[in-house]
Amino acid sequence: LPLSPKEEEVVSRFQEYLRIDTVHPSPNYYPVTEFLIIQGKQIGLDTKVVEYVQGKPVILFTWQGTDSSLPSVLLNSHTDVVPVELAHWKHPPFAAKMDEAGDIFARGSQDMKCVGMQYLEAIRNLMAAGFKPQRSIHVSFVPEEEVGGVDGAKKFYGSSDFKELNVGMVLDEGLASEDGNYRVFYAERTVWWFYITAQGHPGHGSRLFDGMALENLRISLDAIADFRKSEFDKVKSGEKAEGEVTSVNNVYLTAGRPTPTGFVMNVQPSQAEAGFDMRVSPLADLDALQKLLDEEWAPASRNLTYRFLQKGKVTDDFGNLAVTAVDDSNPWWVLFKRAVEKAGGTLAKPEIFMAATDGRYARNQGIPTLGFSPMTNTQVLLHDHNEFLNAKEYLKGIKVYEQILMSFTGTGDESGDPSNSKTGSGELSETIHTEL
Ligand SMILES: CSCC[C@H](NC(C)=O)C(=O)O
Ligand SMILES: [Zn+2]
Ligand SMILES: [Zn+2]
Repeated sequence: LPLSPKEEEVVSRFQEYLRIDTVHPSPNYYPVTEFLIIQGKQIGLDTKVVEYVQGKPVILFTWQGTDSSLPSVLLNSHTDVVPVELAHWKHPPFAAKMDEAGDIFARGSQDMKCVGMQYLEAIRNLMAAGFKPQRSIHVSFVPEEEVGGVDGAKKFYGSSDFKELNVGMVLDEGLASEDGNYRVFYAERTVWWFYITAQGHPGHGSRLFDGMALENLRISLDAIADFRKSEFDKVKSGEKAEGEVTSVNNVYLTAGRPTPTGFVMNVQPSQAEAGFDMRVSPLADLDALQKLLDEEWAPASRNLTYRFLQKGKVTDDFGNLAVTAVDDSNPWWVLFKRAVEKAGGTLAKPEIFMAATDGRYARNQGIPTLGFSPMTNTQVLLHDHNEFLNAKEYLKGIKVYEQILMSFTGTGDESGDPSNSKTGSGELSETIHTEL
C-alpha cells in the first residue's frame, strides 16, 4: 500500500498505540497513560491525569479556545479493549501488523483506539495549519468502558473536573459501516439485566403435577420468546432498525442438583432461575414492558419473582428522553452533518446504538452526544477475531475529524481546508455559533 512518509508516520503512531496491551480482565493502564501523555506533549496540549479510582486513570487533554465563555467540545474514547481468543487470530492481536492491503490487525483497531488517535491527529494537523478554535476542545481517554464504565466514564462525567469544562457537545464511539455511508448514533438502548426466580413443588421425577418450578419458568420463557420474536420480526421485515426495537435474550438457566457425573434425574427441583439481557429502545412503551414483566413474565401467581441486576433509565436527569436531536433543531447536528459532507463523506440515517457506550453518561446529563467512528467500507469486527482497520480508512477519518472540529469550534470563517483556514465564508455556521 503506497503511503507518503507523512502518512507512514501517522499510521505508525496508531500502531504504537495499538501495541500497548490494555486488555481485560486486568488491563494495566499506566503504559498507555505514559504513551498518551507523550502524544499530548508533542502536540502541545494541556494535560491532566486523574485517577478517580486507583489504577484506572482518565487522561484529559485541552486545546484552549479563544473564547472561554463558550461551551466546549469533548471528544471521548476509551483506552481498554476486550479479550482475544489468540488461536483464532492470523496476526498477533497486539502486534498491529499492517498487511499488503494496508489492513492493520489489532484488538482495538476499530474499538476504539482508532478514534482516540484520530482525534489527536486531527488536532495536530489543525494546530500545524494555524487554526485557532473559538471554543475549547477537550479530549478524554477513559478506562473501563468495556466493563460498563463505572470506574471510568461514570466517575469522570460525574466529577467537578467535568463540570468545569462546560461541555456543550460530546463525541463518542459508533460502529464501522459496511457500505460507503458513515454511521452515526444519536441514542442508545438502555440495559435491563434481570433474572426470574421460580419456586415450585419438588417431587419425584416420575410424577406429573402442576406448579413445579421449571414448568412455572418455562411458561415465562415461552412468553419472553414470543415477545422476542415479535420484535425481531420487525427488524427482519425491515420495518425497524435494530436499535428501534427492544431485544431480550435468555443468557443463563440454572436448576437441578449437580452430581459428580451430571445431575440428579429423579427429583423435580423446587427452584429455578433464568437470566436475561434486555435492551430497551428509547422508543419503547415502558409501561407496557413493565406490565409484561409483572403480569406475564414473572407473575406472583406462578410463584415467580424477578430482580434487576441493572435497570438503566430511558430518560435523562431532567426526565427527557435521552436522545440527541438529529434535525435542524440541533445546531450541533447541522454543523456535524455539514462537516462530514465537507470532508467528502455521506451519512447513513442516524441510528440508535444497540448496546451501551460511555456516551450514555453524557447524554443522561442532557448534553448532545453523537456516537461516531469514521469507518466506511469496513466489516464490523469489534469484539471479533482478527479485528482490523485499513490504513487509508484510518487516514480518511482524520480528515473527517478536522472538518468536524473546525465546524464545531471555528468562527465560521474556515474554508474547509486546514491549510487555508483564514479564508472562505460560512454564513450558516456563523448563525449557528451565535445560537450555541
Ligand atoms: C452495561 S455496561 C456494558 C457495556 C457494553 N458495551 C458494549 C459496547 O458492548 C454492553 O452494552 O454490554
Ligand atoms: Zn468501544
Ligand atoms: Zn467494545
